[in-house]
Amino acid sequence: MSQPPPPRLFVLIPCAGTGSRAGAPGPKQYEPLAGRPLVAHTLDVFRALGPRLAGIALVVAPDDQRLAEVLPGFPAPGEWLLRAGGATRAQSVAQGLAALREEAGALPTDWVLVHDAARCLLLPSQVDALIGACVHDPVGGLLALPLPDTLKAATPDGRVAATVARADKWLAQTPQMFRIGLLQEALARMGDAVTDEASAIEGLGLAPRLVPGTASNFKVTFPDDFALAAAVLQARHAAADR
Ligand SMILES: Nc1ccn([C@@H]2O[C@H](COP(=O)(O)OP(=O)(O)OP(=O)(O)O)[C@@H](O)[C@H]2O)c(=O)n1
Ligand SMILES: C[C@](O)(CO)[C@H](O)COP(=O)(O)O
Repeated sequence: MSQPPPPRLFVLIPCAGTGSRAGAPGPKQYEPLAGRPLVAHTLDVFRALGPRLAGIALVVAPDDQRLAEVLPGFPAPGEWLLRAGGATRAQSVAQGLAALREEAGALPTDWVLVHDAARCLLLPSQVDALIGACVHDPVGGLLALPLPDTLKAATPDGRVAATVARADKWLAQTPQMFRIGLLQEALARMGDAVTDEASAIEGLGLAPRLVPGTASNFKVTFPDDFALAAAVLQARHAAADR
């Protein structure tokens, strides 16, 4: 009797946002950063992991023209451009997963690492840590950062209502790694109410594993974040050249 194939690892990068908080002339993922489009840095991280990954997919808006301009080499073999983006991140991921199954032949038992295009400072070693921690986990998990600062709850008029205990609080990052079939089921059930994959999985009554990340894996969200991200990339390149 033939064995089923071992689960594979796919990467799905939602890249269909408008970047409304970033104040850039166009979608933030295509803005230049340290000489290259932001999303090119994100893609580099996963390309560096080589054949450990079964494939890398970028989810863009159906009418996206910019990706082809800024990333002319994409998709290379083992990569997919999925024109499946939706009105929310959750829709882009759900529709991207359906397209990944259809176009790349991904199976429900395969793993997917969902990673924001806008988190361009992720390191391959952090992806390795996430995979190592989750590949034998019954649920899956995510990179996250234990809260480093004192946490305040606010009143509607902008005053402190309370100081909140922070020992059990983490900031969710990406990648977030789950079995494709489980994540599809979770997103179908939770719809647009969720802002990350882990929340959808939690909606099934499951508890994703928290894998410690670093503050450098921040999401480029606000105007100042471009300069900060560029400085980190330049410092890394300078250290690599030494
Ligand atoms: N409809 C959407 C919304 C977001 N994203 C992607 O999800 C990631 C994280 O989302 P966020 O930082 O919120 O990006 P935007 O939605 O583009 O930003 P904003 O909320 O400021 O408009 C980004 O890589 C973004 O491109 C997506 O694929 N589809
Ligand atoms: C998925 C995420 O990066 C986890 O922190 C984040 O929730 C996505 O950004 P958004 O602003 O919530 O869309």
